[in-house]
Amino acid sequence: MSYTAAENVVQNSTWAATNMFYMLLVPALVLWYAYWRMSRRHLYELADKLNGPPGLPLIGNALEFTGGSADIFKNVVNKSAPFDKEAVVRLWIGSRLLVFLYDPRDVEVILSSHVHIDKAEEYRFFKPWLGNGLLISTGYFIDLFNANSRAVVDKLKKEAGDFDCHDYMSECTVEILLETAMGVSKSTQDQSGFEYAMAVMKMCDILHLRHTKIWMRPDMLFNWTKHFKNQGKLLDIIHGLTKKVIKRKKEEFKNGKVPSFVETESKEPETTTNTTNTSVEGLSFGQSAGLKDDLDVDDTDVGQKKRLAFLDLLLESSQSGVVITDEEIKEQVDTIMFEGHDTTAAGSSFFLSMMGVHQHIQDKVIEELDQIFGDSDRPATFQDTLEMKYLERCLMETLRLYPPVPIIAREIKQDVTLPSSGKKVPAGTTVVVATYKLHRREDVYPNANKFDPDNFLPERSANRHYYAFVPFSAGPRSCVGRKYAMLKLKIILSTILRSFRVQSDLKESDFQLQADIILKRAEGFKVKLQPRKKFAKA
Ligand code: HEM
Repeated sequence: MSYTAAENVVQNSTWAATNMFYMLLVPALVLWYAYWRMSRRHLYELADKLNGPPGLPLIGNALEFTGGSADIFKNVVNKSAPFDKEAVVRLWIGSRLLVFLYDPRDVEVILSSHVHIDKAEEYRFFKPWLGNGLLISTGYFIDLFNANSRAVVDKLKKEAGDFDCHDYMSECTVEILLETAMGVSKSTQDQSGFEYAMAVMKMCDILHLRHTKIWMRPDMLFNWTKHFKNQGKLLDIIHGLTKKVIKRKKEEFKNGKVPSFVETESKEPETTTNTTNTSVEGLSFGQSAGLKDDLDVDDTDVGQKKRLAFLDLLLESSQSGVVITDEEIKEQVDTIMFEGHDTTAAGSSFFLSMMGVHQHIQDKVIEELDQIFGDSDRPATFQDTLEMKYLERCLMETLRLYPPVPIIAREIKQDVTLPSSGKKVPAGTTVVVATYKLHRREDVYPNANKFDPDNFLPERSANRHYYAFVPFSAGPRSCVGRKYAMLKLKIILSTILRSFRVQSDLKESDFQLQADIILKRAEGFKVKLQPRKKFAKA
């Protein structure tokens, strides 16, 4: 056989093999697809019984998530409107089934459950950042809240016109966390707090992109984008700070400097029983509204006792035999630094925005603060915070209309029957508790889009379904920082309003909302500050 003939035989057999490969591949793929569809038959059957906007083959409703963050938010809220009566909306993102719930009865089934406690698959994008961190416990530190609130007031004095108050709130909450949760004293902090806060904000943009853009979801594709490189740089800043904090604390431990119990209140404890107008409910996260929650037990010392900073507690545990690795400590620290700062920064910025827009409501808050503090410039005590009843109602109303965490997602492993309709949500679904929509239900809050702090008068709260107001989630995986957050917010916001009056050129209807994990104003939290008379004299 000639050389060319031999080559031809080789070529022919390669061609035949390739052909055979494709002839087998196609039926194999068809079979695999049929099997995959069959194995998901139950999911499709139940999903078909739920209502939702129509989608396209293969990509489902993924096109609803195109455009910028503010467009996506508006689009999702508008597109869900036709289903508001049932308050159950089905969406497909590719092959992933998402079911949004916003009937309090259905929300209760999910959030109160000890079974559906797994966070949704979408949370995996947090993994390179937070690992598997989950907060265990934390203390309350009134003196540090006061000192940091005064520091932010000093910084705010230089703002003459319109400015974005969120930057200040972010920096302040990071610094408070460094001191209270990590036990890093002010004198040893440097500029990294602000840098950290900004990096977190940009990191949330990337996570939001991955949640909403279907092609960004697989790591294989994401790792080729510029966002992956950017994520690496941001994580260097974020982890740089947490690693530095842990290293410094460990050295202190080695040198015998800790455990450093943080002095939280120099005065003798004032228990709730020796006050005239507070009760045990006063210790709930919504004390003046009479809201009770599962953190209410055994906590009569809130804000009073000497506590170990969270990180000191972890390090001390690791030294006294509790098995916790360095990596786990880092993950816990990263988690609390994120969960503890961005949420309160958004909550306080929305509150200041509300004060700017609703001047007559701000008048009442200021009147209450003047009654509590008179002309005095003294720091706020825990007892003062219990008397800030109207301010607290405004804060709750802010968290109702603008919940910093606008959705909560759970991966459900078993079918769930919805009490509202008797319909079933199939196992394998990502159930999304749509807090933003739940909090704006007309049947629960009359005139639901109106900012009305009286929604949290005790008599109104008493008759409301407990799961109709869940800014901190509820049940076994709810926010462990809620009391810390409420106390911190009351002290920061009261300190600011004792010094300034807030104004706003924009109305609430002008706000462009976006939900990059945390709810924000896309145009920035623009407000103006006017020094109050008392402050101008000082
Ligand atoms: C206004 C302020 C805050 C709001 C609105 C808020 C809201 C929430 C919500 C809704 C969740 C549940 C999230 C989910 O299941 O996906 C949560 C969880 C959590 N929060 Fe907060 N939070 C706030 C402040 C804080 C603070 C100050 C800390 C810590 C100091 C904190 C620590 C945590 C932690 C560690 C979790 C995770 C719990 C778990 O995974 O089981 N939060 N928060």
